[in-house]
Amino acid sequence: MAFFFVIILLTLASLKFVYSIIWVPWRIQQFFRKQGVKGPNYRPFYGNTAEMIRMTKEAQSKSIPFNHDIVHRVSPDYYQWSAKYGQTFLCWFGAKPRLVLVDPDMIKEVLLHTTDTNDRDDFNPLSRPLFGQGLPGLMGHKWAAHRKIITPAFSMEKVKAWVPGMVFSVKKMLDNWEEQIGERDEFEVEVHEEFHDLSAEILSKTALGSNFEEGKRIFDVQQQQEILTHQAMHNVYIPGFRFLPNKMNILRWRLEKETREIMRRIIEINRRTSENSMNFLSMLMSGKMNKHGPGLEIEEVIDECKTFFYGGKEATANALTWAVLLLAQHQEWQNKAREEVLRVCKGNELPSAEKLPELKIVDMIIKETLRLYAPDNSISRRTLKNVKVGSLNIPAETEFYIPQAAVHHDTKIWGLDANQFNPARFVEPPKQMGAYFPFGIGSRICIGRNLAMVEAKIVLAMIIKQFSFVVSPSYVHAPMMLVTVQPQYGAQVLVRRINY
Ligand code: HEM
Repeated sequence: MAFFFVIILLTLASLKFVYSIIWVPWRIQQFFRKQGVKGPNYRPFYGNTAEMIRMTKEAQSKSIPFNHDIVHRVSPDYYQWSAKYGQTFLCWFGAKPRLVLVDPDMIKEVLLHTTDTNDRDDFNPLSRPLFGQGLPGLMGHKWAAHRKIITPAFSMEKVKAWVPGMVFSVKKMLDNWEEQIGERDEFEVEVHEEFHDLSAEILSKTALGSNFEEGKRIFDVQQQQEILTHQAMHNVYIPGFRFLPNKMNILRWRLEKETREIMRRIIEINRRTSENSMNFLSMLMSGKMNKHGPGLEIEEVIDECKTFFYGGKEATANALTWAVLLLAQHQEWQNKAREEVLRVCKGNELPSAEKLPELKIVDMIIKETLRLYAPDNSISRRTLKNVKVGSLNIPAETEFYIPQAAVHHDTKIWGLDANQFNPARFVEPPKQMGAYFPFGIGSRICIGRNLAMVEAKIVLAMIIKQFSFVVSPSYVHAPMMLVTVQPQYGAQVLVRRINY
């Protein structure tokens, strides 16, 4: 009798497996094909992940000439499949259908309906330690409640109050460059690493009101978590896998425990020392800006801080890295920007919150950098119900995958010079909403965008005023997607002091 029962159970489990791993994906594939959407064939269980990993490895195996035609390197799967199947196509991440969209109108439609017909896709549980359960990983009511509480902390008014602290940190970095250059004419700076340290210091100050040393260990730990997260994001997650005590998971648990302990200590110090402070942590803890109910629990504050540490540092530091490389390559724009900075900040004057709106050329340079090298590279959503986007019917539980790099480099949108660095295209704001979105669009738009733009302007303005720079002969162009778009072999520039 028991044997018979086991046989029935096994048969039912096999049928369920065949149904969800073979029948449902096959039906969905047919459904899209009938609507004219093609793509690589679904392969049971892993979908097309093996091909994606192979293409990424291949792309990253060789450097490229220093131009900005980078889609084939940072989004190799999009590059190869769109050439074969058309710009809108369907591929498979495990048994999950992934509809790739690059049409600006469709993108706008999807992103403006976030939280209504679609939402962010669930993170692979193995990547949660990096993003925590902060805003990017939250959904529904919980996300809305957190977003409401946190949004005022990033208002332009609050960010402006952090400007003197930012200026102080940049000055410290530049004094160090001065010291290193000594009597020499020029010296080589690896700006990628410099800007990661600088952004980390700025975030430590603005977020925690603490000095860099206190927060430094968190950034070191997050750097290790970034590599583990990248591996996790490119592989299909097997349910329950995160509980297996294998080498990687043990490392994940240890790093997670360490981050939370450091954060708890920092929160405790902050609570004792800066009760009335304007720093981000104090604002979250006191619930000062929260008129909508109780503030966040301590574990929730830790999760949000982890997100800000990682998201805030990573994207801004990478954007600054590409901006400096682009200006090192394009001396005419470096000179134009310098003329502007000298006009706005005369003599020894340092940038202030009031002066920032006058830095229009610097602003255009940052926007063009974020077009060519959008740090996030892609935005994902998951349909919550059956929806229609453009002329396509899309079933619930489909992933929308929006490759920013592909849209930002599309010659149909930006013209034949789409791969050229030309900040002048941002004299006027872009007219087409779904064509330019380095910070996203709609309700999930980047909460830290004011901070990022202000920080980037201050850093660039201060560097340009004090130093001129060219690309170092040791620089190798190899933009790579590792959670964000970054230079695979660092970003070396030769820096010269300007004597006025
Ligand atoms: C140049 C710098 C930055 C870029 C390009 C950038 C880009 C983005 C993008 C594309 C999104 C996703 C939007 C979506 O899914 O639709 C996002 C979300 C987010 N960003 Fe940023 N970001 C930057 C800097 C920052 C900074 C400085 C912080 C905080 C200190 C931050 C915190 C966040 C958070 C918390 C979210 C999630 C928002 C939510 O889901 O409600 N980012 N960012």
